[in-house]
Amino acid sequence: MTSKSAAAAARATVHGYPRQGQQRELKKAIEGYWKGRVGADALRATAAGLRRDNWRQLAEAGVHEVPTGDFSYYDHVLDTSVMVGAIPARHRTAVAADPLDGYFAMARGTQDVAPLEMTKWFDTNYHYLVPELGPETVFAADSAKQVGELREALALGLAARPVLVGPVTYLLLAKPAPGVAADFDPLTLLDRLLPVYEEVLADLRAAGAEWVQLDEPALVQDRSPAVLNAAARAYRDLGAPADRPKLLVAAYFDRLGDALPVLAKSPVEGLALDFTGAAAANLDDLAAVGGLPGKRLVAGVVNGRNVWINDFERSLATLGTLLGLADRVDVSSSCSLLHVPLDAGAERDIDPQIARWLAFARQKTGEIVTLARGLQQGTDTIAAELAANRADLASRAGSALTHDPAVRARAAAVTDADGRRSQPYAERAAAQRERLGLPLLPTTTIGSFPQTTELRTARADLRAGRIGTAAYEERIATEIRDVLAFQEKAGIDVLVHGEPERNDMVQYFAEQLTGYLATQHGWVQSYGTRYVRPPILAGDISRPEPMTVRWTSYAQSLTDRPVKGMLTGPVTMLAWSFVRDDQPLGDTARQVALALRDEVNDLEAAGSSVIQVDEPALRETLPLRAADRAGYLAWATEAFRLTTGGVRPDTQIHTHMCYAEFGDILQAIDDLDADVISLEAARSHMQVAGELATAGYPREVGPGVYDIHSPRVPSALEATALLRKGLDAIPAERLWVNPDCGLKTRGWPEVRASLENLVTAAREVRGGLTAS
Ligand SMILES: Nc1nc2c(c(=O)[nH]1)N[C@@H](CNc1ccc(C(=O)N[C@@H](CCC(=O)N[C@@H](CCC(=O)N[C@@H](CCC(=O)O)C(=O)O)C(=O)O)C(=O)O)cc1)CN2
Ligand code: MET
Ligand SMILES: [Zn+2]
Repeated sequence: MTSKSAAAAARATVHGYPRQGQQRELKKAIEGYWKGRVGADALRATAAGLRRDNWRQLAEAGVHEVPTGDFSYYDHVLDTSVMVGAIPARHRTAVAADPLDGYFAMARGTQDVAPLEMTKWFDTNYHYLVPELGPETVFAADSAKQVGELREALALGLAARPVLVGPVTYLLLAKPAPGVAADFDPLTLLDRLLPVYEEVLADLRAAGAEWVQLDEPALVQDRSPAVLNAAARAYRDLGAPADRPKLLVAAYFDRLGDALPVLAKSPVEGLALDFTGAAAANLDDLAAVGGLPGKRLVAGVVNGRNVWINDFERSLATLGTLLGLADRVDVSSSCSLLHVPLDAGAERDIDPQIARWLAFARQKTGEIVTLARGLQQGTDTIAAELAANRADLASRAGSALTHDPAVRARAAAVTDADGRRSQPYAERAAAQRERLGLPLLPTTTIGSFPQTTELRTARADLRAGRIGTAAYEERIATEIRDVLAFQEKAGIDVLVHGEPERNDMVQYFAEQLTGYLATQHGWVQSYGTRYVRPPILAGDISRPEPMTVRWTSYAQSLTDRPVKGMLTGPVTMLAWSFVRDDQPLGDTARQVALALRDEVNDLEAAGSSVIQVDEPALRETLPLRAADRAGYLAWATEAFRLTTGGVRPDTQIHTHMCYAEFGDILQAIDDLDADVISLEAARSHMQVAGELATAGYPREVGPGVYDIHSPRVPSALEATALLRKGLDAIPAERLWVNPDCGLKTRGWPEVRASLENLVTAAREVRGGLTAS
């Protein structure tokens, strides 16, 4: 350790904390408010109680400076839009009438007004609401939420640091408002936005903030010199006012790269950097720019994206090096702990030995405090923690769970041929046409039908022992019969069983695979009040027995039409789980792919002629830095082909993706070699169909004609118009008719009406084709 004074100052903090509460109290209160069962004051009281509990928990664990303003009723980017007054014109009346209801209207829309668009927060499974900006946007500061939450924490006697989305990231995440030219660049609004940030910062200073954190994760992506110049200007200007809080600029999820010297040279007082995974390159980069003399460095050495215990020795080595590179070094998570569940201690079903390898938000906080203490007072003061950490890491490395010789031998024996269908597409297509006998423009759905309260309650009753397995299975069988009867009556061509038995499209499979851990309480926010329990890829993956054959065969036994087998693909299984950090992702993907390959082959053997392997996460998992993309796409497409490569030529493989920025992965989509792909397209008016056609995509495509993210029922006329647009790009022999995505979050009345209209549209357009 080179600098005693820096070491003496080491403090523990986190960038943000899960918002929902141990029992998802926030979800229940907000959904209750929407249904009119919970009043606004009761909702506010629940929220304030959750914030207070979080801060107390952090302080009791030994965190010296707690974050504030990271709480949200829905999303922190939407909160930022409110903070800077970027309320879309269509929502202004609602916001003026009642700020809380107006806020939820922006998030969810109302009968008459569309919500903001939602998209993924970088490469996470968290979704934010996209700011809508234009040349006419007038910003105005509204610091009430930030100031209010800061005051709450200060009133508890805590040192608190407000956390805001930084101005550059805010603009880079925005899109042109409806009616504004598509080439409008929101970053041109920077000069108008900065004074608003200055005002908020001044308000926070007046309310008692010593430091304010500005999050700029968008700067870890490849950025042009123009963007880097904008960032330099932003932090030069924000640094200018005399009476402002000290500024801590945080960047995470990857290395800062070219943006590091820009921020290092800016007049801000501190940087918070990620030193985990690929972002560990920040360490050398920091040394190369001569460190951060005179600045505070908040070192994100505890990974905020995974659930594994920290390697204390490695972190202490990193921290030791950093001490020589900055004026003061504090210890933190790499990013907000929003992306991990709250407390591993709440899990009762995980083997106690394995539970020792796990750290959720609460445990990570403890690790940060321990590391800060070791840094500040010397490693001998944490000798017991270090010894326990070493033992737990050794137990993980040497465990039979993480090293299954049979799985490893099989993965090592994979050949190129395993990932190739036995015939080229053209020959397969002919064989499939012959076997399936489908009409032109065949209709289908993406898999799930409504996950009703009754279904979820039945599952909760089963878990709690209120009903037995037989009663639960009868409930599922009844649902499958109803779903099939509806589809037959509606005239759909390729049917699905509706996925009623699945709690989630990833967790359901994880629960049945060896080496995968499921959690009982490990909820993580996906968007708004929707949460997932990402399972944990803990060990080598194998499939003890078939996972879907029973319900799929049951469904097929009820009808003469083809029932699509329905699986979640290997890339999505990884993307929506917590992954191993002790082997390359591609190795884990291959193990999952081999387990799924057996399932695909078993479905085929049981009579499935159509099998869908969903890969909605293929695009979102694309690495943030372009240089890392080819490597990712190579293992990702290999895993998909390994999953699907073992079937007969006349078995039709479908895949599905729900997000719309396919531009960068068109080649990868082609490389999957799936026979049919369904895509989200309704809101973008079939734009993807055109992109695929232009790229020369040779196989069958189902661009969605029904936007399932809205309760609106599309009319047959609307669906017909979209289909005709699809036909402009894709020839009729290769065009399918389907919704954008699964129907699990929708209600039955809308689903019935919408699918009936979809079939009407397909028949209408088919009629026109055969007549001409
Ligand atoms: N993993 C994953 N990521 C994804 C998606 C996805 O489907 N899965 N889709 C995209 C959009 N994200 C979504 C994420 C969550 C939900 C969602 O509906 N989540 C549910 C929970 C789903 C679930 O796990 N359900 C379980 C447990 C349900 C539950 O909470 N049960 C209650 C009791 C029953 C009740 O009152 O509902 C309890 O146990 O206390 C089940 O069905 O068994 C929720 O927040 O409410 C939808 C879309 C992108 N990322
Ligand atoms: C998020 S993609 C969803 C695909 C899945 N088969 C479903 O319909 O729910
Ligand atoms: Zn989807």
